[in-house]
Amino acid sequence: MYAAISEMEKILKVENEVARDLREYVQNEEGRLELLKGLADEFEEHSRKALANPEGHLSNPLNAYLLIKRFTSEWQYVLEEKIKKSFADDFLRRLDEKTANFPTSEDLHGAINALMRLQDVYDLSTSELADNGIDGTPGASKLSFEDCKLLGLSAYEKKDFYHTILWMTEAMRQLIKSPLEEPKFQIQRIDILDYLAFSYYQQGNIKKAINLTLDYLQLDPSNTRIQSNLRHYQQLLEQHRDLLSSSSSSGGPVADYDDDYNPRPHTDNRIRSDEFYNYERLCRGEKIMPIENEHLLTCQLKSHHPALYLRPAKEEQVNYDPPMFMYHDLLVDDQMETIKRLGRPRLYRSVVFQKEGMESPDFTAQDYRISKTGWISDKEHPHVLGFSTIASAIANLTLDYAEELQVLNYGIGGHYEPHFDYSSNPEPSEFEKVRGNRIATFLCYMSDIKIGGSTVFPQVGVKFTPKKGSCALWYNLHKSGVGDRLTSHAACPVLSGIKWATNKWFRERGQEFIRPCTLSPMD
Ligand SMILES: O=C(O)CCC(=O)C(=O)O
Ligand SMILES: [Fe+2]
Repeated sequence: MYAAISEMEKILKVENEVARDLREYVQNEEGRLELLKGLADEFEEHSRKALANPEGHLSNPLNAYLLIKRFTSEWQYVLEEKIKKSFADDFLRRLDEKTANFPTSEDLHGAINALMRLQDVYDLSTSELADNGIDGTPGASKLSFEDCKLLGLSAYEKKDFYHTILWMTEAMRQLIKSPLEEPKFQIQRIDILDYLAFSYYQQGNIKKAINLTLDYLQLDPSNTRIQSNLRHYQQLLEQHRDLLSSSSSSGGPVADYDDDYNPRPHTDNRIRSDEFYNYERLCRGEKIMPIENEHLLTCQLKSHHPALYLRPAKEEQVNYDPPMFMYHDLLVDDQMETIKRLGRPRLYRSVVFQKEGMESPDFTAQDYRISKTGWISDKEHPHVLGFSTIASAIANLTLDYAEELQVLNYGIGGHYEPHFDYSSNPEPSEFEKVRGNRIATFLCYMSDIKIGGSTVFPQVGVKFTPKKGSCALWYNLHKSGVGDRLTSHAACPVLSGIKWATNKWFRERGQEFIRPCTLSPMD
C-alpha cells in the first residue's frame, strides 16, 4: 500500500468503517445494559414488596405459581437473551474481516524507509521532520518518542548506524522532556544510550562512544557488558592516538573526531556516483551546472498539425542537446480524470528490469522505484486516444508501435532513482524485436505537488517541476538508435502532496521515414 498514495485511501475508509462498527457495538451493549438494569429493578421491586410480608405474599397460590415460573420456565429465556447475550462476537467477526485491508509490516517498513529517504534527499534535520516542519500545515501530527525510537530501531536492524544515531538522538531529545526520575523513563534512557554508544562506535566516533558509555555507567554502574565495552573503546582510542602521533610530523594527537561526527554511509556504487549526488542536489533545488546553449532555448505556440489547430501547444524548450521540451497546460481536466479513473483500479507495484545479483534477470519491485502503475489502451476512451494523438503530433512520431498509456501513482516518499527509459539489454525481448527501443518519452503530470516530485536529469542539470496538465518530452535515442546517456533521469521523492503522472512511450519502428537515421552514431 505504501507504494501508491491512492491505495492508502483504502486505509482511511477502513478506519472510518471500524469507527462505525465500534459505535454500533457500543450502542448495542448500552441497550443490553439498560435491559439488565430494568431486570434488576424489577426483581428488586418484586422481592422488596414480597419480603415485607413473605407469608402473606406466598399464601396466595397465584403469587407462589408466578414466583416459581420466573425461576423455571422463564429463567432460561432471561439468562440466554438478556444476561448472557453479548454483541462482542459479531463485532469481532466484522473487525476480523476488515483486517484483510489493514496495512502490513511491509507497509510499515516501506513508510519508515520513505521518511529516511526524504530526510536524506531533502537534507531535513531529524527534529524538523519529527516536529512536522515539512510543509507548515497547521495541526499536522508530530512523531512521538516511541515513533522516533521505532525509526532508530528499524535502522539499527539494517545495520544503518547513521540513521540509528539520528533517530535515537531525536528520541533522546524527546525523552529529556519527560520526568527523568521516573523508573520507566530511566530505563528508556539507558536503552537509548546503549544503542547510541554502539552506533557511534560503528561509525568510527570512538570518543563519542566513550562519553555515552560513561553516561550509561552513571545510571547503571554495575553493568559488566557496558564496562567491558568501555575498556574496549578506550583501548581503541589509545591505539588510534598512538598511531596518529607516530605518523604525524607535527606529532600532536588528533584522533578525536568532532563530537557528533556521523558520516552518511555510501554503501553501494549507485549511491556513491556523481550522478546520484547530482540527482539529490537537483531535487533539493540546487543548480548543478549551467544549461548548455541556454541562449538558444525558445518558446513557441505549435500548431503544425490538425490536432493542434484549435488549441496550439505551448512549447518551452528546456534543453538544447539532447532536446527536451515542456508543454504547458496540455492535458485538460476531463482527460486527466478519465485517465486516473481508468488507471486507478489497475495499479500494481512498479517493477524494474534487474540483472545484477539475479540468477535469471527479471522484472522485480525494487526500493529505488516506489510507485504503482497501470496501463490503458487508446481504444478504451476517446479522451485517451485524444491525448495519444496530440502527443504523437507534438513529438512528430507515429503511434503505430507506441506502448499503451502508463498511469503512475507514487507512494509515501515515492521516487524513481536515475535510470534510462531505453533498454540497454544486449538481448532484446520479443516485444522489443518487433517494436524497437523506446525512442521518446512523453511524460505528463496529472496533479500539482506541494513539495518534491520533480523529474530531474543529472547529466545535463535539467529539472521539470510538475504542474497539473503539463507534459515533458525528450528523445531517448540518438538518431542512429544508440541510447543517449545524457537522458538519464529520475523522479525526486514526493515530500508533500500526491503525484499522478502518465507516460507515453514511442518506439523506434515506424519512425524510419519520420526521424531517419544519420550516419554519425552520436547525432
Ligand atoms: O515520474 C517521473 O517524474 C518520471 C517517471 C519516469 O521516469 C518513468 O516512469 O520512467
Ligand atoms: Fe523514466
